[in-house]
Formats: sequence, structure tokens, C-alpha cells
Amino acid sequence: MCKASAEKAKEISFAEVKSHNTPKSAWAVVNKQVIDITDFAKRHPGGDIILLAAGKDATVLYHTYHPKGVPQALLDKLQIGTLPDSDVPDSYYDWSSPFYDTLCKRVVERLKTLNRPLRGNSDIQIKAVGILLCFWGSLYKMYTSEFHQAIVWSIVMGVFAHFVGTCIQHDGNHGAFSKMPFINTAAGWTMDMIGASAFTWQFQHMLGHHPYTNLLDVHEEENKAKEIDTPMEQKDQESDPDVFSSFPLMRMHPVHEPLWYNKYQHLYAPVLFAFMTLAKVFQQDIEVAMNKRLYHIDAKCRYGNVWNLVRFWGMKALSTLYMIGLPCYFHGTKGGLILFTVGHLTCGEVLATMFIVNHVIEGVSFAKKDSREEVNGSSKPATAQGVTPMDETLKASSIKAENKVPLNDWAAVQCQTSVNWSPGSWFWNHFSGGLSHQIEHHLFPSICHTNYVHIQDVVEDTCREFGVPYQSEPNLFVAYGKMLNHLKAMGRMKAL
Ligand code: HEM
Repeated sequence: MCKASAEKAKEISFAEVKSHNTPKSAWAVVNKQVIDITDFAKRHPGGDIILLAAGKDATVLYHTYHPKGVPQALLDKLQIGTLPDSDVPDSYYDWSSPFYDTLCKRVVERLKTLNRPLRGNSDIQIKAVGILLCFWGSLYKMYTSEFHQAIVWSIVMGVFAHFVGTCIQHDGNHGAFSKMPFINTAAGWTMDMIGASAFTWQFQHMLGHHPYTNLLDVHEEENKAKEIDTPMEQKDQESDPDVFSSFPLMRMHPVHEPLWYNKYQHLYAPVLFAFMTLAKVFQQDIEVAMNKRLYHIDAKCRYGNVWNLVRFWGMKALSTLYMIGLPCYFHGTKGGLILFTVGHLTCGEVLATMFIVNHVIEGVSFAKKDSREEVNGSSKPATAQGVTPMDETLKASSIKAENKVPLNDWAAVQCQTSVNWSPGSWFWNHFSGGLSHQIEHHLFPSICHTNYVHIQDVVEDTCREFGVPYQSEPNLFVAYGKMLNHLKAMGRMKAL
């Protein structure tokens, strides 16, 4: 055996991979191959977001951020060893079906036909300039207007801060804003510009929510209920923080035991939404930077680097100055704090309203994984009422045996756990930063949101062909009503 092949065959334990979790020494696992991405990160065409994979099993990220595919030869070149079979982490997901590959090919083909680049479209860039001008313009007017007018400007500023979140930073951090990595990084930084940390967002959204949508680790949730904190090295990576982090205030996933006040959650949820961004800015961000972890997610891939910590604290200080300090200077301490709070509550309310309806709504599926049981035997995606919509769609379609999609196929799970609203609407797609086309976004996070309206029919048709559910609500109003119905039902029903 030559030296290179012997090195690749060398067994490297998952514990050792996990210890190479910083930008200085970044190892990751992709399909059992252990790769060293420390140097490659500097020339990775998608930018340094590849470092989010440091110390982790990056199989899902690898498969889902590259719709055009990545040559196997590149992985082989980066390979430094192999994970022993006993160490390969159990996964909820199945990758055997041709469903996702077919979707990728058709979507790439459609965008090629329309002559639209997958990322970095001029439409998002023009929109971004307009949003930034309006954000800074309204902030300036908030400083310089009479107090009663300044209140109106702080509401306007809150609305535009939300647009910065949905239409600029979201694509930037996903690597979808531009072909040029440094522009994506700059677009991602606009999250820090509005006061919240892009790094915390990357951990929660890109490492937690996206790959493992509506999926919960049952064992971990049981431990939490008993106030046992599983050691970090034993935590299961496959769990979605978006559906457990608001529990017990809000019960969204059927795994959790309801508390008496959850009965009223559909009434108080709209009020809580408004506080979402304040909680992120003042509590979650700081806690994550100090502890270098977000729940079960190791945060050293970012905070294991001094420059990133300087960036984090520097941006916190700067944004505090112009979001709180200057309003207090112009309007007095009380007035400044009122203006800051009104802006934040507005931003939180609009943001949460458009986001929550995509995954927490009647008809959507939830999944649970129990590492103590046979993988995939533990649960199939099902609604809060225990119905699996894909059982029905599979029955109704005449699919060739070789095309049959397993219920836990990664892409099929994304379709079962996400919901669109106003599908095909150019206006709402732009307004919501692509949140209205959440199914397309979850399947293709590295594709710019302005493309979703152009690929929506391709995705819907392919889902129909493969018997995969595709839930769309006619508009945000209907979706919001169904979200409240779901919260109401969840507040009353027993744990499944
Ligand atoms: C783990 C090993 C990885 C390897 C070997 C790798 C390799 C590559 C390659 C070769 C490309 C160019 C593809 C093309 O031109 O079509 C690419 C693009 C990209 N990668 Fe990765 N990548 C890895 C992980 C990741 C991760 C973890 C993320 C995100 C968290 C990511 C995000 C992206 C993005 C956004 C692009 C641009 C996609 C596009 O232009 O369509 N990559 N990567």
C-alpha cells in the first residue's frame, strides 16, 4: 500500500475529530471520510463558512450546500483518515433515493435556462443597497426628529432592521448573496450591524435548524426534563434548536410534556414574538460567546479564534453605541431607551411572524430520534396528531419501485417539515427574503432567495412525481391562522 492510501485507511476516532474544532486545526467527517479543511478553508469557493464543519460530522452540509456537486477526487485529496464503523454517528437520514439528486439537476438546469446565476444576482444586491439606505436613513431621522415623530421612525427602523435580517444577512451567511466569499462575509456582518451576532445565527440556523428541521433528540429532551446536562462530547448533533429553545414558554414539538400555561400559548405567542430579537441580542449572543457553545452545538469553530471574538465584542459595542447611546444622547436616557425598545419589538414581531409559519403550523410534520433505539425505527415524520402525510402522497402516486423515496430521506424530510405561503408570488418572495418559499430554501440554502420564485414549479412538480408532500398556504394571513391553531392544539394535547 502506498503512503497516501495507508494514511487514508488510518482509523481516526470521532472523539479526535471533535477535538480539531477551531480555524487553526479544522477536521470534519463527510460520509465516513475524515478530512482536514484547515488550509482548504482559505480557498473554498463557498468561503469560510466551511469552518462551521470543524470538529463535526459535515455529511448533511456537504450534500446540501453544493447543488452542482463536488468532485469525489477533492474529498479524497483532503482525506487524512477514516472513521471506524463503531464511531460513525447514527443518523436519522437516508440518502439512498435519487429524489434530491433529481431535484438538484432540474433546478440547476432551470436556472441555467433562465441565465440566472445560483448566487449573487443583481436583484438581491440592488435590494440590499435600498434596504441599507432606508435602515440608516430611518435611524438618522429617529435621532433628529421630535420625540413623537422619532417613535414612528423607530418603528420604520425596526421594519428595515428585519429586512436586513431576511434579505441581506440570511443570504450572506448561507453563502448565497454573491459569488465572491468576501461579499458574502460582508453581507453576513450586517447581522452584527443591527445588533445581533452572525456567528450565533450560523450555529442555531445553519448547524442546528437547517440540517435537522423539526427533528428532536428524545433522549436529550428527557435528560433536560430531569435537569441532566449530557456532557458535550456525548451530545447528539441531530436536533433542531428552533423547536426546543422556546420550550417551556412555548410548546411546539409533540415530544415535550405540556405545562398548564401552554393551553394559552396561542394567545400569548404573538406578544412573545416581539421579544425574540431582544433576547438574542442581550442574552443568547453573550452566553454563546462566553461559553463557546450553543445548546448541543460546539461554537469553537468560530470562537476558537481571537479575531472572531474581537469582531463579536467590537460589533456589540459599536451597535450599542448607535442603537442605544445616540438615541439617549438626542432624546435623553428614558426617551432613547423607549425608542430602542420600540424598534426592537417591531423587528422581532415582523421577523417571527414570517418565520414561524414555515415550520410550526397545522399539517407540518415533526420528527424524533432516539439514539437508544434502532435508527429510523424511532419515528417517521408525522404531524402533531400522529399522521404521516407522506404515507398518503406515496399511496396516491404511481411511482416506479426504484424511485420510491424513504420517509426519512433528507430532502423528503425538508419537504415534510417546511411549508410555503403565497407560492409563485414575486412580490412576497422579495418582501419576505424567500421565507414565503421555505421548501425551496430548505432544499437549496446556497441558492439566492431571489431565484426561489423561478424554481418553485420545478420543485413542486418533482415532489408530485416522487410522491413527496408539498404544503402551500395561499397567503401569510391563512398561514398565520393555521400556526395559531397548531399552537392551540399543542398546548392541550398529551406528549406523543
Ligand atoms: C466539507 C467539505 C467541503 C468541500 C470539499 C467543499 C467544496 C466545495 C467546492 C468544490 C465548491 C465549488 C462548487 C461549484 O463550483 O459548483 C463549493 C462551493 C460551495 N460550498 Fe463547499 N465544500 C465543503 C463544505 C461546505 C460547507 C460545510 C458549506 C456550508 C456550511 C459549504 C458551502 C458552500 C457554498 C455556499 C458554495 C457555493 C455554491 C455554489 O456556487 O453553488 N461547503 N464547496
